[in-house]
Amino acid sequence: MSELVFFSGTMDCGKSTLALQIEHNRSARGLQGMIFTRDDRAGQGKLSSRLGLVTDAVEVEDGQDLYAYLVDHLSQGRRADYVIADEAQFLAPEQIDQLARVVDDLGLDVYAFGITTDFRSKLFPGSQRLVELADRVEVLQVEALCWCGARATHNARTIGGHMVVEGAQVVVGDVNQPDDIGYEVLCRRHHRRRMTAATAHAGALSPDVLPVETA
Ligand SMILES: Nc1ncnc2c1ncn2[C@@H]1O[C@H](COP(=O)(O)OP(=O)(O)O)[C@@H](O)[C@H]1O
Ligand SMILES: Cc1cn([C@H]2C[C@H](O)[C@@H](COP(=O)(O)O)O2)c(=O)[nH]c1=O
Repeated sequence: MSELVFFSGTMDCGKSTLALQIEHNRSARGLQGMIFTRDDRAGQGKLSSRLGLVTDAVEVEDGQDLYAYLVDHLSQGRRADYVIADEAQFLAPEQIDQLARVVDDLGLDVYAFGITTDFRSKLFPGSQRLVELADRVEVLQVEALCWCGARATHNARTIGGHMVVEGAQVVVGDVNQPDDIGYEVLCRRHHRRRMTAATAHAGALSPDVLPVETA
């Protein structure tokens, strides 16, 4: 029975690496995947992992019908034995519905990879639809860690190391960008307190104000 599986986790927890491993293992057995992505950091039409692996992919456009794309592909006599969709948080809810239809009507497994929530800890619309429709939601096993050592569960957007809570939902970027706009994964406690590695470190270095000693 084919499935729609949503592999989710924070940024930098190995989602794209797993997508590439699934692709590698299936292609090693002669299967052919249809790989979709959108706004990968490596550029248009790429699926890349921080481990250095990259593969070509179909860049999903606004309003593109993914079910129709696959039907068209198959009706030209070309193969697709399964589907991978990376950066699935950037897909529109309708495109997630189309992927579910690929599973149900074309009988293909669809493996979607993405972050669930944005820098304000709000669901991306595409991820929300995946949670609603997926046969399974799998949380990645390799957990990313907050600077405090706890499991990171939230994505913070940072500017110069400081967490920000205003801005567009979609800003393509990376972790470990201390001088620029970037991202940092945090545990919920430190996301709520807006404490990044940089600001926690600055706090530790600043002189205590209390208790006040009187002469
Ligand atoms: N130099 C490295 N050595 C070993 N593992 C690394 C290295 N750099 C990155 N990684 C691994 O790659 C993961 C990020 O993989 P990636 O697939 O790019 O993440 P995601 O798609 O979830 O953002 C890190 O959590 C870490 O486990
Ligand atoms: C939290 C958050 C992230 N993004 C962007 C930043 C990256 O380009 C991707 C996530 O990629 P990864 O492979 O999972 O590291 O999403 C965003 O646009 N908005 C956000 O709030």
